[in-house]
Amino acid sequence: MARILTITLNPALDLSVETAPLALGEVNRTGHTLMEPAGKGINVARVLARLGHSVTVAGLLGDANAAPFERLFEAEGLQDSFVRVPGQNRNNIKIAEAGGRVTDLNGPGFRAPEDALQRLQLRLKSLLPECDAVVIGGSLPDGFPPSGLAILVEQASRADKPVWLDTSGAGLKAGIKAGPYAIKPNTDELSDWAGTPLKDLASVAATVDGIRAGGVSHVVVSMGADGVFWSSPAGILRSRVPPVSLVSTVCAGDTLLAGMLHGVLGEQSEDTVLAFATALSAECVQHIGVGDPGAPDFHSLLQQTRVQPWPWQNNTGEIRL
Ligand SMILES: Nc1ncnc2c1ncn2[C@@H]1O[C@H](COP(=O)(O)OP(=O)(O)O)[C@@H](O)[C@H]1O
Ligand SMILES: O=P(O)(O)OC[C@H]1O[C@](O)(COP(=O)(O)O)[C@@H](O)[C@@H]1O
Repeated sequence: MARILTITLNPALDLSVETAPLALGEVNRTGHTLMEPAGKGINVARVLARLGHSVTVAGLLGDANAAPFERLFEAEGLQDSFVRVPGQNRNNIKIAEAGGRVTDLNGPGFRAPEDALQRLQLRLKSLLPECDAVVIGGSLPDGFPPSGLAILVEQASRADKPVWLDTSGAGLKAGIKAGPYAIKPNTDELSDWAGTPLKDLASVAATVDGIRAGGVSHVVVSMGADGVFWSSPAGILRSRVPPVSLVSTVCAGDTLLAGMLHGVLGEQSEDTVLAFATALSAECVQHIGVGDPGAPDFHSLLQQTRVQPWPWQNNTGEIRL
């Protein structure tokens, strides 16, 4: 069991809605709906706790609607070390239509106060000695500059803690420059970072090479139904997901990151790490919410998950990209 600190700078209440294909501009009747406290670091924390780790959640939490978050932390055994700030945590709406299309409506949330970074740095000073790894996940609230994120990455790295970063846009640009240990962009986020659409694995690989040359040890690219591309000091692996009945892809990236961190900290073989994390993320898309390692079909999903070195050479010597 490891001690992990996750940081969420812009938490959200996710309202997930399952519905038949939407008729825009009409009255639609929904199926199952669920409102849950979320945000990338919090979701990762939930999965890691279910995997048996001791997890502290930190970041910025709006004080006007903190109660549902506090109840979740209590229920899931997460140590609450969030810095309280004035204002409301945002509401994010996730519409999962039958057929698998998911539409995210992510709100802006509170405005970070001017002393937010300073208060976080102080909080990290006491939390960092007590953890084995740090996850920083999600977007930045208004008023919190990308340079502030870079400062947090540097603070944790200076304390010799591996930082796993999952963010997007300007935050990802600044964060990568600060030299985290690992990043987990999806293909769109990586394309945005590269400034060009990455349409095949060869261009993903070339972009990832550039990032790793800049000092990031692990780059995990999540590619939706196309699986995962993982470049690390041990080489490059690519996984393929098992067949699943798709409900919602929300939280799949967070579940994947948690699974990867679990395996890497456990010093399992690279194949085992990637198969486990991929299968757990595939489990996640079968329902609303984070992936469940205790799901009855998890073992079967794991058995059907494929991991290969990339590029892959078949027994006739033919190279497949
Ligand atoms: N349609 C799908 N079928 C099976 N697995 C999926 C599907 N979509 C996503 N996954 C799994 O979840 C992982 C993360 O999903 P992805 O959409 O790439 O990330 P993010 O949620 O960060 O955008 C994928 O790499 C894959 O392993
Ligand atoms: O901070 P961002 O980038 O707006 O993302 C927040 C959203 O991402 C989620 O953490 C889900 O992320 P993933 O689908 O990438 O796993 C939601 O719970 C949350 O609403």
